[in-house]
Amino acid sequence: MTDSVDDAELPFDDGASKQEKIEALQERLDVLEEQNEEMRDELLDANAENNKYQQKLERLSHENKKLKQSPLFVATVQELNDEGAIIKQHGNNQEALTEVTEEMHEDLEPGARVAVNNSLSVVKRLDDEADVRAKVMQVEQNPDVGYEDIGGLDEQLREVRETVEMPMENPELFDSVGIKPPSGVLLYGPPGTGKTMMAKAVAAQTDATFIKMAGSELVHKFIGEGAKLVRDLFQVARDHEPAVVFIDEIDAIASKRTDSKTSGDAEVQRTMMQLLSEMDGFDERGDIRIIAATNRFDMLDRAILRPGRFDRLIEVPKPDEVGREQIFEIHTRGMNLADDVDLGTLARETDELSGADVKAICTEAGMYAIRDDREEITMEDFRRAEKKLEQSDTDAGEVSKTFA
Ligand SMILES: Nc1ncnc2c1ncn2[C@@H]1O[C@H](COP(=O)(O)OP(=O)(O)OP(=O)(O)O)[C@@H](O)[C@H]1O
Repeated sequence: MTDSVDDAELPFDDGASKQEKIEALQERLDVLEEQNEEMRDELLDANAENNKYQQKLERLSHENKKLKQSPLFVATVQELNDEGAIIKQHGNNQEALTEVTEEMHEDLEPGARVAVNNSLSVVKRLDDEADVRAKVMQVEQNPDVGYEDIGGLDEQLREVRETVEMPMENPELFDSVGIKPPSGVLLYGPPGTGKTMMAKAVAAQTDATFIKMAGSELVHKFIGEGAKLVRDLFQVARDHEPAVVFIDEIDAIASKRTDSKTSGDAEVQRTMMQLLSEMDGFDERGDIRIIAATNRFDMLDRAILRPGRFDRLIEVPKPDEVGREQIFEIHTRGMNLADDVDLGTLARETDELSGADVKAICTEAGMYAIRDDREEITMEDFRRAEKKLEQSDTDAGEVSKTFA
């Protein structure tokens, strides 16, 4: 810190005239005012920076808290009495008497589904079963995706068609040759490369219902119900034959066994066992095909890769330059492009990007044109969109590094 005003040395000698003293003091005042101004600017900048970090911190603390929250278990209320509620946990069928608050008591009735914490206190009432099914299962009668909407995956598409489409459309081919088509097909590769799209396209091509379930939702959101939801999934598929069942993020229910014996792990195991038994009891020539997808092939429990289960593995990599150009063409089909737009150049410049990234660039480029009140999208719009995507990837990387 600088000295206080009282301690500051006077900017003139004792013998100076009054006029000289006034001038010297005025000069000092000007300098101090200028310094004051500069410091105020710096303070404002620092405040703004501080605000930014504060917001980032709050967001991350919130996410952190969410991640740390222990999972809740699902139970059904059997009976309500003056002492509280008798609940039966899903999964292990254990019954317990637990206290409930007065407000909660009013909200409950026998048969209600509730979420309980580790000490079996009722935390909240849950939606009915039918709603849960609707949330974890996405059922689409006619997915609006065709093979022509998928770029750069010709070889993978050929394999998917051979293993999923052919047995559905021409089962007699397999009969006459005397081989069984693969039961399940596993697509593996980085996120956003078109795995879901391929499953939807093959369902659309075969006029099958597309039924999607995400492995992570099964085990993280609805603990105690995983195995039952898998049973439900196959029942829904039977009710909608022909059907393509798509299990996304299968690693969440079929990862290598861990040594820990927590109830969460046991629950995941039960869910996986249910899936395996559904697949084993399956008539391969039935009108239900199963496609699973994962970004974490290395994590998978080999049990699911045994013959008769997911025995056809198809790698879905990030697109190469030719693939990227095709994907740019697909996603710019309906766009009003200016003459200077060169998709080949864009494909060359976007090494390492996934199909989903390419789509994001096209959409963002369109947004730049809209913001500038133009109807045509220019090469410059695409370049800005590319930069923006790169920037958001860097920011995301930095945040995760800082708070790792
Ligand atoms: N090969 C591709 N051709 C055309 N569009 C693609 C391709 N890959 C991805 N996309 C675009 O990205 C979006 C997301 O792709 P999709 O959901 O199929 O990826 P995914 O591999 O299933 O990803 P995730 O592993 O994250 O579930 C698609 O809806 C599509 O618009």
